[in-house]
Amino acid sequence: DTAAPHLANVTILATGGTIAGSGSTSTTTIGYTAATVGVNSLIQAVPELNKVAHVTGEQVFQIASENMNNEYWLTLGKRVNELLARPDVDGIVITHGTDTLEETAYFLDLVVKSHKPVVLVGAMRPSTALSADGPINLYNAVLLAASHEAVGQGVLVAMNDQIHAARDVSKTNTSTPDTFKTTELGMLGYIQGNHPYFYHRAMRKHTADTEFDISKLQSLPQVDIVYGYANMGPAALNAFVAGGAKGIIHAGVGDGSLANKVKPALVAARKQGVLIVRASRVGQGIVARNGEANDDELDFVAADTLNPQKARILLMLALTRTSDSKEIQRIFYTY
Ligand SMILES: NC(=O)CC[C@H](N)C(=O)O
Repeated sequence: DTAAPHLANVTILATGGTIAGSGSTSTTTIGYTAATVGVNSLIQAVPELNKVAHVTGEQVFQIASENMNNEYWLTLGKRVNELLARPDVDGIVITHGTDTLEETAYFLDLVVKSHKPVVLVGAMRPSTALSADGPINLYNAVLLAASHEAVGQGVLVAMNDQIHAARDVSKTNTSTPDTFKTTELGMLGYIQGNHPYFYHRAMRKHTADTEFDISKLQSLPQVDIVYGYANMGPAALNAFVAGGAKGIIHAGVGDGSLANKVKPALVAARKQGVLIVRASRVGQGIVARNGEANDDELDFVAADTLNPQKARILLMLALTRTSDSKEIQRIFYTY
């Protein structure tokens, strides 16, 4: 470790993904194996990290992020909180597969109890590829996690020289390196010339202001997503309810409309105690309370601008605190 003593202490928590992936040739950018390279190799591949922080690595797990689940989230969230409570940890970087990176980022945004920077980073090209994006993304992420500019900004995603807020970013392309976008609400800033630049700030509550506490949780309530489409029927919804769902995210068409063939099953599920959140499959825009459906009458909740996969996370955490739909609606307008 050749870093100067005044540098920030950043812990890199590695979880797998393409950033830790390897392919058979330098032009292999699909059909490679994710989650093969360990955290120490990731760090050694970027000696420039030592110029911006004292870096420590920890392999929390090693998975392709399509296998992310609630248990991994609880493990990761608890570890982040433990580390950030220590005076000798100034910031955390989490290397992660890109498929569910936005979900893990939002989960942590809701459960991390600290102002210290937490930055998620991944790559779209495996470590063995020509112009692999992992090393520069990791460098930028560590730079950001070590910066005073990132303090109090909530959980951040650093990809492709851009800084995004966990709540609003999503993966928008299956394969290109510029896949992470905050399409309409806007990213927070850039990383350029070894410096983070912020232009916006996340407005909803997050991190140190959170009301959620996972420190004693071993599991999260089951919440599933039903996808809206023409000719939709109640079969998937009914199967999730029969399978034990405590909440359902209805990823409806448009601004959260409910099809005549599905609505009675949603009403029946609600009567059984299942929480129903109306979200949208569209990807941008508001699903408003009492807009396309009378939520007051149906006792449903509107997802506001959260996409279905993030609405699922907020509903799981909300259900750890209350089963009152009005209180859950307040939560959906707060985070
Ligand atoms: N670019 C990626 O990281 C995708 C690899 C893998 N599917 C994952 O999400 O972990």
